[in-house]
Amino acid sequence: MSEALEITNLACRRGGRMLFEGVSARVAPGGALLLVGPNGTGKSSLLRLLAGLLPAAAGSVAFAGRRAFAGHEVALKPRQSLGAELSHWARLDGGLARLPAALEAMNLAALVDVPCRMLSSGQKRRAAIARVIAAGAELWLLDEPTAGLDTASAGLLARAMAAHRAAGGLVVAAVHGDIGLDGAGSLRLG
Ligand SMILES: Nc1ncnc2c1ncn2[C@@H]1O[C@H](COP(=O)(O)OP(=O)(O)OP(=O)(O)O)[C@@H](O)[C@H]1O
Repeated sequence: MSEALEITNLACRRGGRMLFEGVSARVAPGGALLLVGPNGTGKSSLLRLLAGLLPAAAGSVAFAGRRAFAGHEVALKPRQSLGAELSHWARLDGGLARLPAALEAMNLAALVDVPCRMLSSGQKRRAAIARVIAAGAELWLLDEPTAGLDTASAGLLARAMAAHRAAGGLVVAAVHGDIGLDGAGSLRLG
């Protein structure tokens, strides 16, 4: 069972500008939080802060479990096959045993021998989600995870997030529309 995520009075400064201040939220185990707001208001920055990739200007983030982050950029070496790349990341993340199920969940099993440079943008996005699934972290931090996904793939993501939450996992996602996270809270920036 996971612990809750507690965000308290968080502030973020980037490029000398205060993006947001006084942001507080709580996400219980099995819960989800949508970060919404216009472009440039700091949704991606807040995700990076929750992932520990950016320092907070003020406030705190408390979460006892592990975190997995999928940002806009998908780190896949162009010449490597998809299977080799995802195995590399899964090994680093301690999730090699979970990788076959993660590939199935995002319908990637048939693409494992394809060099990453030949993957479409939607296939790369699915690969980034498969990496998150395989990592086995309690908290998923997803930046516009349906960007570039077709309807069927968005459905696979929704199913994966539902299964993760049913097992006590948490999801925080920056979004510009519905991504199929039933009962999620929302935090508006800007
Ligand atoms: N590395 C950086 N250095 C300085 N400023 C940055 C950096 N990255 C982003 N910013 C600025 O921080 C602000 C918030 O960006 P961020 O990507 O967090 O917004 P967002 O709400 O996710 O936007 P979008 O909806 O367009 O994805 C923007 O003004 C952006 O230019």
